[in-house]
Amino acid sequence: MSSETLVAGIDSSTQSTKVLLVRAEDGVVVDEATAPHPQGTSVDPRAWWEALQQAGAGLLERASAISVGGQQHGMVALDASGECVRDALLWNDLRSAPQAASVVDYFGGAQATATAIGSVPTASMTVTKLRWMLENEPDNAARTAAVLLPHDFLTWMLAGRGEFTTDHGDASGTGYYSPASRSWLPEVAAWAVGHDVALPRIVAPGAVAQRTASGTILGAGTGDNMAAALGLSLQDGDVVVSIGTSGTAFCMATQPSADPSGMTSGFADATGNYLPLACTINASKILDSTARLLGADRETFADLALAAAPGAGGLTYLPYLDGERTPNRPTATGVMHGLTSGVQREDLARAAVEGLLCSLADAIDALGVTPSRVLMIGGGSRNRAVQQLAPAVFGMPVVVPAAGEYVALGAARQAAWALAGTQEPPAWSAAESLEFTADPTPQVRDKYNSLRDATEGW
Ligand SMILES: Nc1ncnc2c1ncn2[C@@H]1O[C@H](COP(=O)(O)OP(=O)(O)O)[C@@H](O)[C@H]1O
Ligand SMILES: O=C(CO)[C@@H](O)[C@H](O)COP(=O)(O)O
Repeated sequence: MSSETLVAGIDSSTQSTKVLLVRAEDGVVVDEATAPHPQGTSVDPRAWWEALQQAGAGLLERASAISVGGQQHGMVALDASGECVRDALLWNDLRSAPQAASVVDYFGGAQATATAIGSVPTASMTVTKLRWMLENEPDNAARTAAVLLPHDFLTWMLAGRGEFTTDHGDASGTGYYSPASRSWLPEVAAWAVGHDVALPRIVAPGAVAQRTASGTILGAGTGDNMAAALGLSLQDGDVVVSIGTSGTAFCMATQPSADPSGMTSGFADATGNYLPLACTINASKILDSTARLLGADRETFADLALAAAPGAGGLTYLPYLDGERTPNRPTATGVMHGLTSGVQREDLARAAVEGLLCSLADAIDALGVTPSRVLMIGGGSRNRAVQQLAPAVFGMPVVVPAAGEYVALGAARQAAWALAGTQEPPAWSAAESLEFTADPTPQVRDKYNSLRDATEGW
């Protein structure tokens, strides 16, 4: 492979499309672009294709191979002619919470569900959305001939509406895939949507999925968290915390998991291993919305949070703003406790950062592993207050890799892998990183945990 060989990695996430053009040999980024997505939890998939064309213009043509990492779980329902039956319902659309309970009944309880599909579904998973459509929009369900995930849809479009393909990682977030047997459960998809539907062919890790009209190789693509794991060259003992639209904590595992509590999802990864993951619905929006209330820009908000003492003047913020998934409280709203006349705006900023970090500490704990390293990525990890307070709340040092698009980088690494045709992904050097340490503040988590437990069932 010559040093000029370039590959492209795409992150089609909730808020935007990011495209990286990367040297296949060593993973050095040579060019990048981004384009925004529409807001909301129900989105026309063609908007993602338009954003990809906009961000990819001038980049994708220079790539010898392309892979797409995408937001997980979104329901892309196509009719027999390949047109979208309705807008895609995204991972953070919680209208299908009642149908999540029906899925557990279908399998005969939480343990049986986790054993069958690796997870006890919340409203995020695709299967619950299909069932919601059957119960609420039967005509759309009847017209649905194929169901794709967001990244499958984009791979299919890049292939000139070619074959439907996916990978094990993203398939494992549908609720009609078995991580233990590494295969679809088509009867579950049929139960959910009311009839048999076409599901994409699952491409082996690192294999070529399809080609574009001009012959460019398309890798299988994967879910955004699986792509981030590839982009970070995740090692045994690493726990990744991502603060984007979603908050996630995940680690690598060699065996599938099946957590009957529903706190973690037993996903597959993009390399043939597994990726147990806990995901929160409310992450960077906790910072953005509090900064907006304070009339502060991001830098000022970080200064305010860092100027307050641990414990935020007695203010504890449970940040389940728009419903929550970990823990499963789909109708929850945020709760502020300990408000006195002495609370300052600095305390409010601090409480928001501590609340975000406590919810992520719960996600780390749910994995049930003792991390040897915590790596923090995603847009929210660029906030100085988050960087400095995370080791205090997590009670351990936190490594922040140099600012970068690790989902898109992981997708690029998968593309380079498909291009090379090797057994293993190419070995790219790890990014430069900064380590943050701080005195632990367990009292902050204690107060948060009390508020979380006291508000269960609200
Ligand atoms: N310096 C920063 N400080 C705080 N938040 C930031 C900063 N830069 C970006 N963000 C936040 O990151 C979020 C986007 O993160 P990203 O990981 O790209 O999300 P997604 O992949 O879900 O689209 C935005 O909501 C924005 O608020
Ligand atoms: O639902 C999950 C993971 O199970 C989310 O992590 C989505 O995959 C969306 O990711 P971002 O857009 O926040 O990166």
